[in-house]
Parts: sequence; structure tokens; C-alpha cells
Amino acid sequence: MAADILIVDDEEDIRELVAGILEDEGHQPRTARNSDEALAAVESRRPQLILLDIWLQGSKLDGLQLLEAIKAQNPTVPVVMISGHGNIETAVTAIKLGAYDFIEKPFKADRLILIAERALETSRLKREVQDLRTRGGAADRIVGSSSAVGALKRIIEKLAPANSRVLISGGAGSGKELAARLIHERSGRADGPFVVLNAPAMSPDTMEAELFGVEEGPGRARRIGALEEAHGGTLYLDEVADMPRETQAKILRVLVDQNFQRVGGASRVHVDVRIISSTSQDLAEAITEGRFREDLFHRLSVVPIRVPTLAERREDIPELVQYFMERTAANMGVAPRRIGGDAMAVLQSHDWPGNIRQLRNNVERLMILALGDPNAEISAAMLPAEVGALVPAVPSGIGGEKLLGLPLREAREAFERDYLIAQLNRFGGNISRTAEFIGMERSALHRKLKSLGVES
Ligand SMILES: Nc1ncnc2c1ncn2[C@@H]1O[C@H](COP(=O)(O)OP(=O)(O)OP(=O)(O)O)[C@@H](O)[C@H]1O
Repeated sequence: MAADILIVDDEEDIRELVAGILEDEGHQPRTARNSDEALAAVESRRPQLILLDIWLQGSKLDGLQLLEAIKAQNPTVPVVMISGHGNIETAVTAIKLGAYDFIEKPFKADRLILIAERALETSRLKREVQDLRTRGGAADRIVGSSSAVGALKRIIEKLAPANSRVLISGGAGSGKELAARLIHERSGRADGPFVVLNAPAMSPDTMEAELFGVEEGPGRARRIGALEEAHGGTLYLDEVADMPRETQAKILRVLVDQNFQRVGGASRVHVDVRIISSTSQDLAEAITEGRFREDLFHRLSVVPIRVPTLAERREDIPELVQYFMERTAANMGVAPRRIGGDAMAVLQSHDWPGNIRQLRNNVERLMILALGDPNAEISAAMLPAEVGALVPAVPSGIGGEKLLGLPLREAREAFERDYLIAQLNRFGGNISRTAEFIGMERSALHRKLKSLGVES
């Protein structure tokens, strides 16, 4: 992946030599002759690596002072110092001030490349660790073998390498962000950052500062925005329709011009960012109601994809439950608990308005409830009332007075109809798997459904 590298040196020969070596490696070097130029270059766009000469002749700040100034504003950017022969002590001071490493002049191209690659790799790994920490656990993957998930995985593999913008729609907690992460990980930008901007979690007043950053000024501290943070990578705009119209207009400009202004800034910042956005709302409706700009919709939705709801992929529930059970158990340092057939049937029949996130939370809760006894089997009785109560297993309310008011033959038919509809639902309409579970021949089940007037 081409990295944006800033070379700061007062000697023209060195600047050109280093830039040439890095360019041959496929990077995109920029150069600065002194501290003013360097600060302006960092200001115009934060580089991914800085190579900084310790001795800067004719510069307002010397190398160490400049290092401090850069680090104060951009603590995560790796800086490699270029030191003259015999400046080891100064180089050591630089490391104490936060430089990543130093390289002594004269140096060989190989050594420069090695140090630069190592610095870039370290900063990438740091970001990844940070990212994993904030996500709280091992890297996620799309679990499920249903045809709906298969189709989603295929589409992700296909569109990931293209640089096109993607709009992901789907219910809350259905896995939109996970899909976006996978697109990023399978793209040429995988080594770059994946930055999330979560509109619903933000107040409309701070949204622009979060997105575009803030230029230092009276009463304003400088701040890097999500767009700049995502340079060389992917920016995930969660719930785009929740952004104020003014912000929408500014995003549109970014998409057209590939540059933007920080809040309170005059100059334009150029970035190379792939934008993936998501929505759980019906955008067509939001457009009709004037809450969402149609032109922005067309720009963002070059490739639209839809993540299926959990109710559309009930067959995947046992696999997902097992996956979350194992993950939770590993996080807690205990063995996974067994789930009884009755509990699984309820989990599989529930409608899950909160989709996979809600299922995951329920599995975590069950695991905590079952902590006392490692051999305990999780039963349907341990499920929270709302999960059990919302199960559409007996939609006509079989039981109680209703059932008792019917002759045996009709009661049996009513029960059979509801039971079979619920089982079919649970297995995603798959007759063979339903037949196998309920212990009937496939053809007999077909006949039965027909006689009960159930569409299959
Ligand atoms: N197919 C899947 N396999 C395993 N885990 C999944 C799957 N889909 C989603 N998850 C997990 O479910 C949780 C919710 O997913 P995610 O945050 O991607 O949903 P979302 O649609 O972006 O939610 P929201 O609309 O609330 O932003 C996450 O912990 C995610 O890792």
C-alpha cells in the first residue's frame, strides 16, 4: 500500500535521494526544507510517516523541537530521525521524545526501506490493536451457511477490491458494520485505517468537527477529523440518514471534489478515502420526506447491498448461538454450556427485531445465568420472558379455552397447522430439514401441509 511519507531535510540531495528510494518502493513522498514547511505539510494532511533530519540548518525550529511540535499535535504519527554520524546521543534524546527510530547518515537504501516499512507496519499494528480493543475481542467473521448469507459473502468478495462506494442497508444489529469491515479487509486498503463515524451517537453540532476536524484558532483546539483519520483507508458512515442536511451537503462536496475544509479552516485538505455508508431506514422514504438528499444518495449508493435480517435466516441461528456461546465462554475463561433442544427451538422461532446483536446479548446473558453449574443445560425456561412470549410458535393461541372449545379433530388440525408453520419458519422453509426434525417423511409432510392448507 502506497504510504504518504513526509521527508524533512535541509539538504536538497538528501531529500531527493530519500524521495527517489521511497518512490521506487511505491510510496508517495512529500518533502519539506525547514520546520515551517514541515508544519504546513503536516497541517495540510497528516502523513503516515515522517522522516526528520535532526540538524535543520536555517530553520526556525531544529529537528528535536520540530519533533516535539509534531508529536504534540499528532502523537500517533511515527517519526524516524535522520541523524548525522556521531549524533547518537541526540538521536537517543529523540527516541525519548517519541521518535520511532533513527537512521544514521550516510545510509544504504535497503536500510532506509527497512526502517520505513517497520515504522509503517508498527503504526498499522498499533491501530489494529486499538481497533480490536475497542471492539472488545477477537476479529469477527460472518457466521452462517444459509443461502441469504452465502449471497452476501459472495457479493462482498466481488465488490471489495473495487474502490467503489457502497451503501449497506439492513435492520439494526443485522451486521452492517461487520459487512463494511469485511469489505475493507478484503480490499487493497486493508493496511489502511477503518474509521467509523456513528451519526446517531453524535449531536448534530459536533458532527462536522468529528467528520472534518477543526483548525486551530482563537478558543479552538486543533483536531483531526474522521475523513483525515481514514486517509488511505475506509470511512464507515453509520446511519447516514441521521446526519443533518447541512452536513449532507458538505459530504456531497467531499465526494465530488475529493477534498474538504476543516471547521474554521481556510485551506482545503485532500484525502484518498473509500466511503462505505449504512442505513437501517428506508432512504427512499427519507428522500420523499426531504430528510435526505437524493443527489447524495446516488453518490453514496454506487453499489447498494442489503444485509438480511435474522428472521430471514433462521437456519443460521444454531450456528450463531454456538459461535457466540464459544466466544463468550472463551472471554470468561470457562467451558461453553450446552443448550437444550427446547431453548434452541425458542431461539430459532423468535422474531429478533434487534437481529444478531440481540441474539448475541441473549446468549451472553444465558451463559452468565448458567455459570454456577458447568454441567447445566440451558433450558427454554431460562430465556427472558420477552423472547419466549414473542415466539410465534402458536399464533392462533392454541391452549386454554380456545382449544377446549373445539372438537378433537379440529383442535388437532389447528395445533398441527400452527406447529408445522412454526417449524417450517424455523428451518427457513426447508421441507427436508423440517421433515427430518419432526420425524416425518418428506413426501408425507408435503401431503400433510397440503391437506391443512399451508403454503410451502
Ligand atoms: N453473520 C454474523 N456472524 C457473526 N457475528 C455477527 C454477524 N453479523 C453480525 N454479527 C455481530 O453482531 C453484532 C452487531 O453487528 P453490527 O454492529 O455489524 O450491526 P449493524 O447492522 O451495523 O448495527 P447498527 O444498525 O446498530 O449499527 C456485532 O457484534 C457483530 O460482530
